[in-house]
Amino acid sequence: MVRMKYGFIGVGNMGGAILRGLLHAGALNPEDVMVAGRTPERSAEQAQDFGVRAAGSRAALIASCDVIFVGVEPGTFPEILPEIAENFTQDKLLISMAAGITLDRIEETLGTDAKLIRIMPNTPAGVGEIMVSVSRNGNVSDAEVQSIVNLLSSIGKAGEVPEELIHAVIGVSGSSPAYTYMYIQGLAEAGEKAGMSASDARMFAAQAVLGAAKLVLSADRELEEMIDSVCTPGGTTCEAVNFLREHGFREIVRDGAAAAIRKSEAMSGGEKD
Ligand SMILES: NC(=O)C1=CN([C@@H]2O[C@H](COP(=O)(O)OP(=O)(O)OC[C@H]3O[C@@H](n4cnc5c(N)ncnc54)[C@H](OP(=O)(O)O)[C@@H]3O)[C@@H](O)[C@H]2O)C=CC1
Ligand SMILES: O=C(O)[C@@H]1CCC=N1
Repeated sequence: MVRMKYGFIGVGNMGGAILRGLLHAGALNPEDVMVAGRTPERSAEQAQDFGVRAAGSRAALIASCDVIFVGVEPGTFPEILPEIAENFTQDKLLISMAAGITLDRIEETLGTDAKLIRIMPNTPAGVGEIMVSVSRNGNVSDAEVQSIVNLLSSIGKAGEVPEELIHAVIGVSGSSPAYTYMYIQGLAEAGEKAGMSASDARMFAAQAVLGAAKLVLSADRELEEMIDSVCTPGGTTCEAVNFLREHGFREIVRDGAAAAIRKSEAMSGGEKD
């Protein structure tokens, strides 16, 4: 069987996390992976950082690879699409992770016969804990989409969703590591104020978030019931929970995520802004 070649254009915070995760998981062989940066010098640096091959140019990467991940900024992607189109053929698969760039928009340049997938990943990809959605256009077969879901499942959880749900995915998992860090910041600050070292406060807070998330994933229980399970009658937790409820903690998180969702819709040319 011929081994697939994988190309990465844009290995910054997101594309780099996916590449690092896939290499670390052994899901990709470094010899089968090429990167192309903004300049040949940047390609060489990035290739050295990841221990993969450098492409001479983005055009050379497209010509050599079967599956091409694009992880450049949403503002840059339309600028490089014409260059991608020059060497893109119907047997290749392009995977975009850009917020706000629709499959229709990519088809306008690559053609309606191009095989296209949009993913909405998150940066825990780098430590094997991605949550990523996968959406395809009409040219990608069930087997092809499944092979990408399987590949990404090697670094966490992946599932296919219709493209219109990408906005929701951004609010819930694509952007949410940032708001989770804010929550950890708050916990760590409380710990420091009560006498913990900064490093201990950070570790205790982060491990508590990790453990709680694992329990949510492993137990099919209502979240309200899980909240109650920590609130010992007459104990400490209900003081915090009552305070957070009175101050609209849950609603503020929901409305923050909704702001990301609205921005994603607006970037995609949706009606809401
Ligand atoms: N960050 C996140 O959590 C998430 C991001 N995304 C999406 O991922 C994409 C990248 O975002 P993010 O990683 O945050 O951004 P970064 O700025 O961290 O990374 C962008 C990368 O693209 C490279 N790049 C820019 N222009 C070119 C070019 N012309 N040719 C080749 N490489 C180029 C940059 O290279 P250089 O280092 O030389 O500047 C950099 O490595 C965006 O489309 C975003 O919507 C999706 C989900 C989550
Ligand atoms: O901020 C952004 O637009 C990207 C998409 C989701 C997370 N980061």
